[in-house]
Amino acid sequence: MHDEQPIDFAPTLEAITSFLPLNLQRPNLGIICGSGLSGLAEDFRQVVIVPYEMIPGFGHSSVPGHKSALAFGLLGPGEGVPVVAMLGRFHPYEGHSMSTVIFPVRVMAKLGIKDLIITNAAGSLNPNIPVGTRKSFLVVIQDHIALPNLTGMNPLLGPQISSDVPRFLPLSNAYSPSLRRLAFLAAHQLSLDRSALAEGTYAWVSGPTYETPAEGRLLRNAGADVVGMSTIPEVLAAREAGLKVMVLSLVTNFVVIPNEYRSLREEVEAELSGKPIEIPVVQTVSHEEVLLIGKEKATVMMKLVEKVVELLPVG
Ligand SMILES: O=P(O)(O)O[C@@H]1C[C@H](O)[C@@H](CO)O1
Ligand SMILES: Nc1nc2[nH]cnc2c(=O)[nH]1
Repeated sequence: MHDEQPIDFAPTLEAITSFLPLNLQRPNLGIICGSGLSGLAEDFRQVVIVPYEMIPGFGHSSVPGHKSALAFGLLGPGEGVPVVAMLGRFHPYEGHSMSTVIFPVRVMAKLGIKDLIITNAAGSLNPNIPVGTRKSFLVVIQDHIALPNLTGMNPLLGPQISSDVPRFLPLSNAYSPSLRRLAFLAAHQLSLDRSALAEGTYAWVSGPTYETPAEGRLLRNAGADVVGMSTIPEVLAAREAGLKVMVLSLVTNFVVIPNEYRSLREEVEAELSGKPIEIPVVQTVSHEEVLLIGKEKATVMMKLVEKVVELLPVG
């Protein structure tokens, strides 16, 4: 599961830079586009697309809604800030090893990024954080609960990639307060409704199954606001490399968390007594729904990210 050899980044960095003009070779900022969110790179200027298949060490993103390429370009006013975006990520549930999942973040760090904005599609566990079709749909992540990390599947298990990185990475301040502040400032400057942007805790699960109601309750009771199948490996790799991280979740669906199960015994007994009970329709989530909401709301996410870039301190 984890590479034992020291990682040789040189072939990857050489392959990538061979596609790029000089002014795009040292991006300041990385963006990871979650499910249905690759449109975040649409406003890049001087854009150069480098397909993952041309990059040694990169996998292929097999999930619908994830393209498989890096986009380089300039974003923001004036000359613009050089940025690199992952149009599609790798998830462990696709069969990628953890080292493949986090490799692109390590590469972006080697390319010189200082800040990383990670986006994802997530399910809401919190009744106060409604789905994207209503007012509030974006969540600035302030903390996480990573069940895989707590159960022996931490993405950083294995030999240290170099003696420069911490063996024991602290995560008490993993989500940059300065970047999170910028998200709220950006929302204000864009005149977004106050309820459009919430703050919350992301629960990472491996997927590919969505949660059972009992799992939803467990995560909610543990203090999570949203749940998803990505992001945390990238956060760990970014923090290991000393990057500042901001995570934005687009809430695409509710995780169904009934407090009570309907009693099938009562239903059967009512039926037998000739007074059938009305059976409620059980909601289910699908990736198509996730992509649909992503499509509808990607523009707002894009505008917010662009405004944050505009507000980033220079240098
Ligand atoms: O890559 P992200 O986290 O945006 O994608 C979410 C989680 C699963 O990959 C998928 C489930 O619908 O969407
Ligand atoms: N685990 C999980 N991931 C998601 N990604 C988008 N929605 C969901 C969800 O409800 N659960």
